[in-house]
Amino acid sequence: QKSSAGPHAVLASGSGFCDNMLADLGLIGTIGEDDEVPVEPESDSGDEEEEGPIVLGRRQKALGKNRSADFNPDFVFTEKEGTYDGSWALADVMSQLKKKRAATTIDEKIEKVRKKRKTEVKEAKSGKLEKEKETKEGSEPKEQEDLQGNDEEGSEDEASETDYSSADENILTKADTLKVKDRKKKKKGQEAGGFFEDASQYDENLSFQDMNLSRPLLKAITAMGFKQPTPIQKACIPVGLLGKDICACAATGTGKTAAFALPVLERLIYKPRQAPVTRVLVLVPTRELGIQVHSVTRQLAQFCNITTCLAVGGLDVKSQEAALRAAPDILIATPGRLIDHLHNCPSFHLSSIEVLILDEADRMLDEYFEEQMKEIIRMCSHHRQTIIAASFPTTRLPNPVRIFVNSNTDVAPFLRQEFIRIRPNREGDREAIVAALLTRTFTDHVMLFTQTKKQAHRMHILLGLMGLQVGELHGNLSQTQRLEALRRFKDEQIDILVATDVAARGLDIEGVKTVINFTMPNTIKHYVHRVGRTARAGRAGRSVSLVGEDERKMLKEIVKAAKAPVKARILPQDVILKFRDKIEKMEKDVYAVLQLEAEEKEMQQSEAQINTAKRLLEKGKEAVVQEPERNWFQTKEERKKEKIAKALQEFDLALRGKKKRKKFMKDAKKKGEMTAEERSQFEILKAQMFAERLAKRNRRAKRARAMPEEEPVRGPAKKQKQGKKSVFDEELTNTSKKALKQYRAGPSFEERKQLGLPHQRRGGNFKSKSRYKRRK
Ligand SMILES: Nc1ncnc2c1ncn2[C@@H]1O[C@H](COP(=O)(O)OP(=O)(O)OP(=O)(O)O)[C@@H](O)[C@H]1O
Repeated sequence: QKSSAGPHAVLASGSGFCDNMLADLGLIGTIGEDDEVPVEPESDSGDEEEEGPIVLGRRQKALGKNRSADFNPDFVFTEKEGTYDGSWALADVMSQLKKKRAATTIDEKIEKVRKKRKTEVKEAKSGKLEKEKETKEGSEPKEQEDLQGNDEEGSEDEASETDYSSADENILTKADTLKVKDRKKKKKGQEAGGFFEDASQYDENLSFQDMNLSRPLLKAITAMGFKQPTPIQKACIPVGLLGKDICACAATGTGKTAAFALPVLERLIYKPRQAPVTRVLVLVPTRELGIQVHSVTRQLAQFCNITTCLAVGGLDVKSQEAALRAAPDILIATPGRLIDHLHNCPSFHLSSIEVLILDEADRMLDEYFEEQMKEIIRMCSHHRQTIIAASFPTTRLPNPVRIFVNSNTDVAPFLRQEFIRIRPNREGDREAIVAALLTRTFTDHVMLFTQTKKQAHRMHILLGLMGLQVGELHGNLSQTQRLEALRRFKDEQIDILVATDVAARGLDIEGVKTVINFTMPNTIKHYVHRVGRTARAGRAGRSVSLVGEDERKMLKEIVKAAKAPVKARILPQDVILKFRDKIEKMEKDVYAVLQLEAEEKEMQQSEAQINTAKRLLEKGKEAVVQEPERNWFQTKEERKKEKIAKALQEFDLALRGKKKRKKFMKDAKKKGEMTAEERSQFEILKAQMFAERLAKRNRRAKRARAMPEEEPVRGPAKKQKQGKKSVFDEELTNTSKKALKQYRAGPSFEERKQLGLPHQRRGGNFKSKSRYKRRK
């Protein structure tokens, strides 16, 4: 794929100066380890979710002073001095969470195991010393010296065994090697573009002031530190103001949120509401993204009289209902929770929605949300503006104004992409490599992506035992735990956030310097989203992805699409071995932490059972308050069916996949515990299965639409629809043995006669009873 990078392969973002240094070392186009990677913001995992509301006061306090520079690098999108502070108004959101908490956190458990281990080693050491003392008493002075020497060595070993964070100098300082994957030299005159590169469809000189935005919005823009609109904003805001349907597509971190929010806010200011109704609906795929979009909208609306509400899963339903009854102007929601409210909150409906916005639209319109989106779109007013924002083009609107600022697979402009090759027989090295990267090179502001929740959890424990400050974010956690992990990462209380793809989309966490991929994600799209958590808002960032033999195809495509040189990082073999060894020694402690977790869970469960039983005994059945059952647009049966159908599809694919997969799954299950190799292979397998499912789905006709597929049928038409299937349908859908036989045989004698065909059939199967007759 040498030709792959094409003429763009030169938009290197400031790596040139390192090249000289590395050339001195005899390496090709390498970059130095100490390369500064500027800071940026963020927040989302192989899972998805939804959420609950917060109606916010009008007129939020202004942000701090204006910040300078064209594209203010210091901009943080949470207020520092306003009525709500940082973390996407996390405080507000977290107040809606149930107070239930795990008795101890995973970090406390990790610490407990670490301490226990330290004490054990200390005790063993003192026991050993005493023994040696006894031996020394009877020995010669020279021997004593020797023993002392040995003893020192011994304690060093023990120390490193106990304190996994310690590593000898050599291991910490020995540099990795970096090679440019794409050997194409940077062409003269083709400098790295700015944050605004590649945007061709807009007026370059357009400023926020030129856009006819109202004063309160301009004031908020200034307060937020935005000096100049980004390309997608320049292109999108004027069209949005015209009320047209838009399909906006731009690279990650380029300001899509404000691009769709500003024209909408302007519309609400310009055309005040006549009645208390909700006029704008923003749909997002994950809870955390909802919180973020809500926070940005609040900031943009801080000087005007517009109310917003957040209705995402995981947060308190009751307070959301109360907020919805107040008919906020803008509702930001995840599909599941929205449908829940639509079916269970009588006064709430979508018939007054004037603007429907789908953020991360490619995700919102994919199979996962298919049924839910259909249901929502069905309930929305037909006369509305629809805006879809995505990092990838999606064409599900009849006649949208298409605004594609970046092409399909564009990563953020200032992203440096690196890859680490995993040789076929070295799959088991992945954990060691990641541990080495995180201990030696990328020590803070790092997001580590894994394919499965299980692996994310394991990495948290492993890295935590090594003494690193780690958090995890995925769908197996409670909402409190998820938001807490995000808050800690944002507040720099933890250096590394291990996450699944739930954190891959849209989240804007300030300062993420590095994204590490434990394995390559499902598809290039997922890759672009994951690495898009860094290098945001015009800042630089780095991604390091581990690529095994089975993942090289995707790597080739990435290199082909890359506009800046892609580098191959090589870790010294002894470093990898050292970390592998370390991890092997830690296995029993990982197990101990998992045991503690399991025990605690069991305890909690039995406690809950005992409490229920107690209440029942004391006060009778009424004491156990049953939550009223909530309605859903599908019956329980339908929901179950849908889930089973999807699971079967997955199962089918897994089976159809190579035999070795089947065997692999079986073996892994049998053994209970997987080896490092198997764990890595399992991660890859998961991604492959997803990609296969996706390919299969893509072959099918697209069904989810941003517009209703058909107008609801009323009156007699409805009756007709419910009636018998047409003969034509029946023929196409009847797959019984008998029917197939008939189709193969072709038209009957009678049918031929009717159709005016020659009477003789080829192959001549003359059966007396025609299909036509039988049907009658
Ligand atoms: N005009 C601007 N000037 C300066 N900073 C901006 C501007 N517009 C947006 N930003 C900042 O850029 C960052 C990225 O914005 P945003 O989250 O909207 O990107 P996005 O395109 O939606 O990314 P993703 O595709 O990952 O969801 C945010 O921190 C935002 O505050």
